[in-house]
Amino acid sequence: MNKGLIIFLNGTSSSGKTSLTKKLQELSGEPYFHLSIDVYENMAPEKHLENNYWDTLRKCASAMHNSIRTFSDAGLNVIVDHVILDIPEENGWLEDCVKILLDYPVVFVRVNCPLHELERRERDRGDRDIGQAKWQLERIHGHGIYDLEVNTFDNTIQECAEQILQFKLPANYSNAFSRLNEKTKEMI
Ligand SMILES: Nc1ncnc2c1ncn2[C@@H]1O[C@H](COP(=O)(O)OP(=O)(O)OP(=O)(O)O)[C@@H](O)[C@H]1O
Repeated sequence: MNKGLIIFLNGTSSSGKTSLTKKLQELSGEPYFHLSIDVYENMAPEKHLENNYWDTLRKCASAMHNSIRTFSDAGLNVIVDHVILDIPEENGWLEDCVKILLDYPVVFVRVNCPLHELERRERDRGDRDIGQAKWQLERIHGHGIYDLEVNTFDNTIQECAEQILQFKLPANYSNAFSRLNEKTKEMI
């Protein structure tokens, strides 16, 4: 069975990942399953999150990373909606994804949006902590290795989704995750 394609979105809160996911699902002729860190986090009992937030979230993230592979192995395409930050609490998350999904067809997408627009969206939504997007933006794309970048301010969600759907992975899976894997090996 062919592995399902994995569109892996990484971006701050309010960058447009969920909107992009819905548009990708609408435009693509193929079904895509949505795996979001928010959904995995919300599977945990509130009490657990309140008492032991990072330990619980790390376990949720680990389960999510393994699920991505499970979906792909079942021949199901996946859109991953994630916020992987360069902070001690999330240490190893990106490496974990790279290790688990190294030989999988992953398109790693950097979802960009300028700070002023993130802050505007954050204010308009009213259901996000003010300042969260700025804090994340300063800690998110440091490694700089992606297959593709989209900008949800310069382009419409429709245009961003089309850019992703038009992207073709090299046949040998020589993708951002394989480059990240090489980088990790060099650092050992
Ligand atoms: N291109 C856009 N132009 C204007 N508003 C947008 C655009 N994309 C998203 N938004 C708005 O910004 C808000 C956040 O979008 P969305 O939920 O897609 O972001 P997200 O990255 O999934 O955020 P979170 O990680 O916090 O769930 C929503 O209110 C959405 O309508």
